[in-house]
Amino acid sequence: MSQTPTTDVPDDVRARAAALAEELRRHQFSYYVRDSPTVGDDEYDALFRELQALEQAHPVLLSPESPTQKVGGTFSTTFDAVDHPSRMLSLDNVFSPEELREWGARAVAAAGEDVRYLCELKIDGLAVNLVYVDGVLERALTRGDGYTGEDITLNVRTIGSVPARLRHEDAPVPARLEVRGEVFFPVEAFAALNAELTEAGRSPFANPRNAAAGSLRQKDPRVTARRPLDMRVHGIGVHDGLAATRQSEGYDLLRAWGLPTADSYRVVDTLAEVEEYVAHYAEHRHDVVHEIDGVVVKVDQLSLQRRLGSTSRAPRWATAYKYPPEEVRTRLLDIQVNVGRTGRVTPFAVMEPVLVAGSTVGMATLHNGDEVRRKGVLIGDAVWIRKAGDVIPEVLGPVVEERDGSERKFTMPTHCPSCGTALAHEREGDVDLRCPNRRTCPSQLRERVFHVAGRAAFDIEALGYEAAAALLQADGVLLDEGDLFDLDEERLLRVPLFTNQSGSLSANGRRLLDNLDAARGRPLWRTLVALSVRHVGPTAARALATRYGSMDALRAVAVGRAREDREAAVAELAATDGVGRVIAEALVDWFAVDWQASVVDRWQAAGVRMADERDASAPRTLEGLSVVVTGSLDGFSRDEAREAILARGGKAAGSVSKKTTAVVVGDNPGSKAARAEELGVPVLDEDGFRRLLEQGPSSLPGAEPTEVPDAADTPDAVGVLDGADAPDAAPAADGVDEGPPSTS
Ligand SMILES: NC(=O)c1ccc[n+]([C@@H]2O[C@H](COP(=O)([O-])OP(=O)(O)OC[C@H]3O[C@@H](n4cnc5c(N)ncnc54)[C@H](O)[C@@H]3O)[C@@H](O)[C@H]2O)c1
Ligand SMILES: [Zn+2]
Repeated sequence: MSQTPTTDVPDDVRARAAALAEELRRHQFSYYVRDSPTVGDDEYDALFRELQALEQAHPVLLSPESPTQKVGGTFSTTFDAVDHPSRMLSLDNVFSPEELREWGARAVAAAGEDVRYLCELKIDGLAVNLVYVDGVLERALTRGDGYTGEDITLNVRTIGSVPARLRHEDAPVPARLEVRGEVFFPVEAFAALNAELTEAGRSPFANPRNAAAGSLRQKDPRVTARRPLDMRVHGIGVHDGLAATRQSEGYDLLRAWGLPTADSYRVVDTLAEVEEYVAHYAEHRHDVVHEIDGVVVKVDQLSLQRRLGSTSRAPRWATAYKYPPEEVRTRLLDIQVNVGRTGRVTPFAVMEPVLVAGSTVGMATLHNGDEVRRKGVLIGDAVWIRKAGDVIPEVLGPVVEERDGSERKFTMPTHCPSCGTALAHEREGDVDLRCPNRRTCPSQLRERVFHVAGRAAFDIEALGYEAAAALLQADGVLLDEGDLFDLDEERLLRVPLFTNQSGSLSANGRRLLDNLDAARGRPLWRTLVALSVRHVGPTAARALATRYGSMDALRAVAVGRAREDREAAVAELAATDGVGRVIAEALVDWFAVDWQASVVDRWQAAGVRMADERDASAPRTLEGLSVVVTGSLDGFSRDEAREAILARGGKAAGSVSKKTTAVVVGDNPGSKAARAEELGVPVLDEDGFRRLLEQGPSSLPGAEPTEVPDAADTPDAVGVLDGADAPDAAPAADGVDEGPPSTS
């Protein structure tokens, strides 16, 4: 039999297509039925697109049974299978502005008139169909294969935001109404649920979507009732009579009937505005109560939707702009431990490097031995990791089903891997193990020296991790951080890292000496941060510097006063705004150790400034007020702007809230300017800032005497400026050392 050219598909291509289809079906089963995917969405999407490409190149491969042609779900036998009154579809995806524009061009061409775009958040949850008869919730179904879903009515009835009965006061309710939406698991509650599951020896959910699906598809609705599920509706199926010509009008009706609609949608006229919406939520992805995995763009006019129609899998009048997934799967190659700058011993995961949320991740902290046990991970496991935005990557847990017996358990070491000292808990009941050899443990020393140079401390650029190690290794150059400001050319010449081949000081060596010079004049709070007192990070250090003004004044309390009456000294320090008892005790304890206190003396002797110049003449125009500075100003550095606010009795806050007095916006402001506008907080330019400093709140636009915010409500507001102090904002909080070894 002769073949026509179109059916002439090479065997290997045919085999690949069949294998892809098979694999996609397997993943769909894990994902939709077991609520426990075994690959990340990026891998799934890549396989899907590969199959689509093969089918496009060889149309003869296309069959209605292909996963590319069907709504990708099915139903289990746990629930009754019930047909949907009308089909539930999936969505096609775009991954870039170019693909979005291609989709838009097709829609416009087919529509033949101006398209208005409805942009909404793509909720990463579980699609559910609600059927109301005479305004009463009759049935709730999962999407299933789009024709038939699982009857989860009893489970959905436990969701507080889903009305059992529709309101008809504001708009007449159709006798029959099918409403589509997304059930989700609030992000805030997700970590707690996973902790509970791993505690019980079960695999955690890879993401809130799976948590929502797993919680909703429970045989026993009482389990569902205990989970904090919520819903947003975003579509209408069959209905008899709807007074709407636009999808967005439909949402107004749904809201009037008491159904939970989203308020984050926008209707816009151009694709450029769609792109803005996409970009905005890419940045604010984590400011929403639920996970989003993209933006859904719909043609708003219902008449155009009908004209555009659907394929067997998805409507042509809508598309999903997908964001990169934040959970990926990788392999846990090893668990190692790091000894941090305060002696804390931290296990960390060494993983096969993977790309997640825009960066390659190969290491992640596991915090402590208990945490490793709680997560239930074994060395050699396939693991889910998650990196949400700028947040530090986290190991979620193992894929238990994939173990083959070769995995090994991790045990915490009993002795310091760096100096051999027996590890101990500092206090009974502590979870953390520490190396008590603070003074000479090489690992602690290296981390401390590196920390002294950190951006939140002295900010010594030429002193990276490698340099810290080299200085400590060279004979008699640097015994500990107390010698740092005694470094001179003669000493540096003994460190190979800082010399040229000719034996003279390298450019880097000179840079280090210059940096050290500049560091001698830094404000007091930076010196305090540099000391590596436990829990004392930028926030507490700024508060202490503001209150005491000099190291001598602080020591008079933490040492002098403490010698007579420790409790009184602790109480006094703890009364500092932003400093609590824990920090106060840490300070007193720290100064009580002679070699630690001598670090201060040695720095002072080497010319490090130990007091802030106070401008006593500045009028206290900002007493009790909170000001946020964002973006860069011409006449003030970040520190100067902060000092100017503090000197007038105000607070330089890091985030905008309703209690913020004003937001000063310079060049390249971040999201804070927008946030201020949302909250109606006055926004000032640099001139406005100068007026505020001089005249206080009476200079604000349209100012009535401003309400003085309650200081107790803004404990973190002291002196954290926009972006300048990343360590302050990082989840590893003040003075906490942990995680994989630092790198320069
Ligand atoms: N990791 C895996 O093994 C695996 C397996 C199967 C599917 N998946 C993931 O699921 C995707 C395919 O699933 P899908 O077919 O459900 O498509 P989809 O999740 O990409 O999009 C369709 C769904 O989006 C939902 N949705 C959320 N917000 C919406 C809104 N505002 N308006 C309209 N719809 C909204 C709807 O419920 C709809 O069913 C894949 O791209 C992949 O990311 C992963
Ligand atoms: Zn040690």
